[in-house]
Amino acid sequence: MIELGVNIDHVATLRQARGTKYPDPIEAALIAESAGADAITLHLREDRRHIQDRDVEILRNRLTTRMNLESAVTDEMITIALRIKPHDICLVPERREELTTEGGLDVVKHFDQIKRACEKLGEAGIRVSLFINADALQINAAARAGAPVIEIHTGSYADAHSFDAQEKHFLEVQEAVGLGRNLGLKVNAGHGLHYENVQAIAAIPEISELNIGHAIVARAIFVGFKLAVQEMKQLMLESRK
Ligand SMILES: CC(=O)[C@@H](O)[C@H](O)COP(=O)(O)O
Ligand SMILES: NCC(=O)COP(=O)(O)O
Repeated sequence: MIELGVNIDHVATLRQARGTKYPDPIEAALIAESAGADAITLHLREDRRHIQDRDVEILRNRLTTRMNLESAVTDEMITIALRIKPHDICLVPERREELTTEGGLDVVKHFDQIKRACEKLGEAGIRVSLFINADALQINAAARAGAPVIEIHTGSYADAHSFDAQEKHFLEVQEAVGLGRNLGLKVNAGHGLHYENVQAIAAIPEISELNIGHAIVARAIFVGFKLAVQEMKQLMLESRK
């Protein structure tokens, strides 16, 4: 069965916009779990623009599903992850000035650094995922680096402005998923997925998990967080029937 990791970053984005205590990403995570989320994803960015260290600390003890911590491949973040010990860590690229995570990790270029991080985190019992583009070179490098999981960046598919472009990016994702599975990896996907574009991706049978945040938080404004999560999960499950 396909799983849903609910990303709560943008609940924290709203809180940080005013420096208030609300809305609380912890509360959002607990509601998401009660609505059927299979994991909670959160990205502790180096610039702390949304999720804060305290959120990660508190959530680690309160989640009843899995914590999927997204982090850059830096000494600071690896140290935090080794202390927090999330179930899963998803290593992502980060640029301070970016609006959002604009591409996948370049595992080929930073191979030694990423392999070392995979070893360290793996030895601590944390399952490592690499957030990469739908690119055969990157997928092969991820497997060689020793990551048991990859997450295919679906941003190009989600942002496509024409049907043809979307179809092209869909086929790239589909091929990437097949390659990852043939290499024995668990394959997840995410970024930019929303209620209108999720089903084609969710229907790819070898995908284990989708991580979705921005669209769910946006939908929650109109229908509430619980229903927003339930609707997304329902669409995903329907696509596998
Ligand atoms: C890696 C990833 O895709 C998520 O972290 C998501 O992008 C969260 O939103 P921001 O990129 O705005 O931090
Ligand atoms: N790794 C992708 C993720 O966690 C959610 O991305 P988005 O749905 O907020 O674009």
